[in-house]
Amino acid sequence: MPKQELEEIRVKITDLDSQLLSLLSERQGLTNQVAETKIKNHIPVRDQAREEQLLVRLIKQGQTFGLDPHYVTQLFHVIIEDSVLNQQAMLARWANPSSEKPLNRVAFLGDKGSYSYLATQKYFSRRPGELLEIGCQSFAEIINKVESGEADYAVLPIENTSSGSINEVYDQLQHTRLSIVGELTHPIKHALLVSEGVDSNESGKIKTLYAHPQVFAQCSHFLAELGNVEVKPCDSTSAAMMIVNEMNSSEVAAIGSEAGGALYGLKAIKSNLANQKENHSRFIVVASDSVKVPLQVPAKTTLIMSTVQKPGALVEALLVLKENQINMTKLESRPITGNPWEEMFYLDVEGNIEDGPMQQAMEALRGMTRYFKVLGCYPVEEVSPTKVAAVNALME
Ligand SMILES: C=C(O[C@@H]1C=C(C(=O)O)C=C[C@H]1O)C(=O)O
Repeated sequence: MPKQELEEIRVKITDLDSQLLSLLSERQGLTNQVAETKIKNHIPVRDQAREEQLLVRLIKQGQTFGLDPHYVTQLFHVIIEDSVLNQQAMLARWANPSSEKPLNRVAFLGDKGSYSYLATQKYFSRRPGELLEIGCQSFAEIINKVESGEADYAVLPIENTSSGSINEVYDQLQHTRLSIVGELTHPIKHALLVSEGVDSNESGKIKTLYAHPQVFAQCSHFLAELGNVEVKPCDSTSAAMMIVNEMNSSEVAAIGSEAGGALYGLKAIKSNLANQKENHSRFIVVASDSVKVPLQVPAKTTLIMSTVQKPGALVEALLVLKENQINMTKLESRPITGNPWEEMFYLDVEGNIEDGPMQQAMEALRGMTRYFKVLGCYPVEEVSPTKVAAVNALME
């Protein structure tokens, strides 16, 4: 009898969940209509004042239903993020009609299950067309696939919140004629993965650990605690997973994502292995042709330059950004191959290359540097959640 009672309530929950999904889909349809009006009337996609009003009203209304303000806020942050990203994707399509193809051939590092694979899936899920995944063994191979026309896009990890910039990718960008057309951040959640048949308590038996070198760097504290385990670097996290799957032994393990490991029949026996709790990687998407970013969408531009050799040359270049009120979100330097002690600077700035201040800044920089190139202008893919100042007051 209690089982039947439970079943009856669950039937009602299932029904409500379906209604929630149908309402969310209806909301998505309306926000897509909003995007069409914004295209026609040149209105920015993001309207944080509207978001704040909406959140305040929902929090208050939620309270009358006995729902916690934080719960309501979190739910609607996810809903709004999806809505903004979908609208941005619609605007991007409208601005770049020729880039829409029935098939997107995408080169990335590793195979099914690698973090690059998961990021690729995420980025293209909002874009029309089928996805053809082309797994590669090195960054050079990935770039080459697009340069040779075998792939339309490449997805490359560029920096990680724990281990910093990925120098090899920066160095590849110095020599390519490809453009950055997009970016995304993806959470990196490292887990200790073993074969399905291995007992979860057998972690003490592990003698060899396989992973990508970047993963070892991000989990150095965990590795130090492990003690006498041999670490073997692999070309990718998926390569590590494949080895552990094939060996099927309690003496080997891989580090990678739980979702990726599941594709190889591996299970996670320990999670959150990264030194930093907030472990995210930023990926860039590159293609042969640059994209146009509509002015209604927040844009980022990546510039690459080498300055003349005189004291203060870099400072002067950065002052150009200040004078034009352009915010720099990243500055990276890499040696120039063949020119010892000379540096190539990579700058990420907030702004659209079609905007007046950006045009002025670029013209000035072109005139004062030895080498200057725009690597790409692309939509910012991060939607920072709108803070509701009144949320605490509403809780009182
Ligand atoms: C849907 C709109 O676009 C964006 C998304 C919102 C939403 O999903 O509710 C609200 C404001 C905008 O940042 C809108 O402007 O109304």
